[in-house]
Amino acid sequence: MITTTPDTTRVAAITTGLDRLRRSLHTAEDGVPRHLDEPPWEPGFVADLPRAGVGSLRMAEFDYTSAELHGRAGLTDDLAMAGPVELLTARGAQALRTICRDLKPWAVHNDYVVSHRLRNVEAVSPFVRAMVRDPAFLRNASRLVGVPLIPHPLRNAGVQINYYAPPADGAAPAVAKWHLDGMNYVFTMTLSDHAEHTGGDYVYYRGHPRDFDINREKITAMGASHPEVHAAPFQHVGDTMFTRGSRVYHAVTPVSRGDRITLAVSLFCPLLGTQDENRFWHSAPDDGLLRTLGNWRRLRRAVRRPATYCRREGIPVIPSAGRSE
Ligand SMILES: O=C(O)CCC(=O)C(=O)O
Ligand SMILES: [Fe+2]
Repeated sequence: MITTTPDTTRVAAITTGLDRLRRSLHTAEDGVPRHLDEPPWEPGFVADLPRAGVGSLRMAEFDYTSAELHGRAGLTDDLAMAGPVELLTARGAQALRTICRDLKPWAVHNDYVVSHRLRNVEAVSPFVRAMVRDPAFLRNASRLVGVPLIPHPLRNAGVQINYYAPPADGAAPAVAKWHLDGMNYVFTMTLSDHAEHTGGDYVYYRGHPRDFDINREKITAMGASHPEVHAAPFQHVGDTMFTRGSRVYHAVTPVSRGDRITLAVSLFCPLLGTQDENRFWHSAPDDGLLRTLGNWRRLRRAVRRPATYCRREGIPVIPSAGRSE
């Protein structure tokens, strides 16, 4: 029997199958003004990565076997989660928070995965575009994971702002439903102090997605009281968690007080491009069929010719990655 909990951490899981096709039959709007007033990016906003002491979980702790891991000979790629860590200085994180707050009026409501969010942030924020191309920012992200990482060719899903607030009267609360991302390398930067909101926890299932799928009903019903569901330790503005989003089921619980904003930055490993787990039908419900077709072509091209992609996009030479431990 499934026991439900009286707490407020219950979140549904995303739908699949034909529902994705139905949700894809729209044209996404593109209404953000191109030149909002924002402070310029400064290279000095990149924080120093700690040499040691960053919490981490390996894929084996999520019951993955070595045969299932990403990577290739000479390039181990088995980090499941890490953090919290600061990728930006306090000044950098405050500047980013202001920018993301100012962009809120252009966020779109969609109950597919994340209820309220703005996609393709690189297209509307020169600050964010410069941040994800900053050589030191990319070097730190790469060192944390242990593989070289660059901006993701799927621009719509690459950098997104997620907004969580208590529901307006009668509306469903803003959440992230239980899901796997299309992206392998996701850095979730919180732009709110935890004390500013109640609820809004990033929760994840510490186990294999196969087991999540078998026990989906029980896990979604129990929420945070399920023994394998844990909350990521976000506390302060700027705290960042790495998650192998495509392999770790996660969700965000409803906010009942205050508000929470996160910036989700997904990166791409040009050496392991063929292992990218994005699927056409994962992003079509958010972006519409037409836009997804174009995005998809660009992703396939970048997988085939990563050096050409970097040159064309002005992405700095791939930083070398030695894992920091
Ligand atoms: O906002 C968060 O904390 C996580 C959102 C998320 O899972 C996503 O953007 O895919
Ligand atoms: Fe996600």
